[in-house]
Amino acid sequence: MTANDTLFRLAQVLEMRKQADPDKSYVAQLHRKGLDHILKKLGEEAIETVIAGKAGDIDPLIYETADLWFHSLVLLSHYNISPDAILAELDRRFGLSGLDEKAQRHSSPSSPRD
Ligand SMILES: N=c1c2ncn([C@@H]3O[C@H](COP(=O)(O)OP(=O)(O)OP(=O)(O)O)[C@@H](O)[C@H]3O)c2ncn1[C@@H]1O[C@H](COP(=O)(O)O)[C@@H](O)[C@H]1O
Repeated sequence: MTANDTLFRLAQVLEMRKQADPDKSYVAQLHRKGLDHILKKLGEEAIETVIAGKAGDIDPLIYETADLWFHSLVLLSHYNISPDAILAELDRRFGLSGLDEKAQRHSSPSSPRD
């Protein structure tokens, strides 16, 4: 199974969980608690990933990054954004150096990354 397959399978489950019983689904609980709670969890997972990255322990870093990706997908799902949109944006950037992209951004009108 490719990374794309996994993301899409998970995104399909997340979509279905929007209608699920919060007593039986963690994802449904997140949606019931609302956007601010989803954002809080995402922030926590980002911090835990940073801590694992600093410690340099590989297994915790993998575990926390999975939590971070998962909660990112829940946020995208909240806004009905498919992982397709993110993968398309990464594909668009593929082969474009971050330094070249930054130089283009500073010589053109405002962009989302300003
Ligand atoms: N990939 C995940 C996944 N990764 C992490 N988590 C949950 O995310 C939470 C992470 O929060 P924390 O680390 O803060 O743990 P916690 O202390 O228990 O959480 P809080 O009490 O602070 O809310 C845990 O409850 C994990 O179980 C996930 N929950 C669900 N999934 C996927 O989503 C699907 C749907 O899940 P349900 O909606 O629960 O059926 C599952 O089949 C999985 O494929």
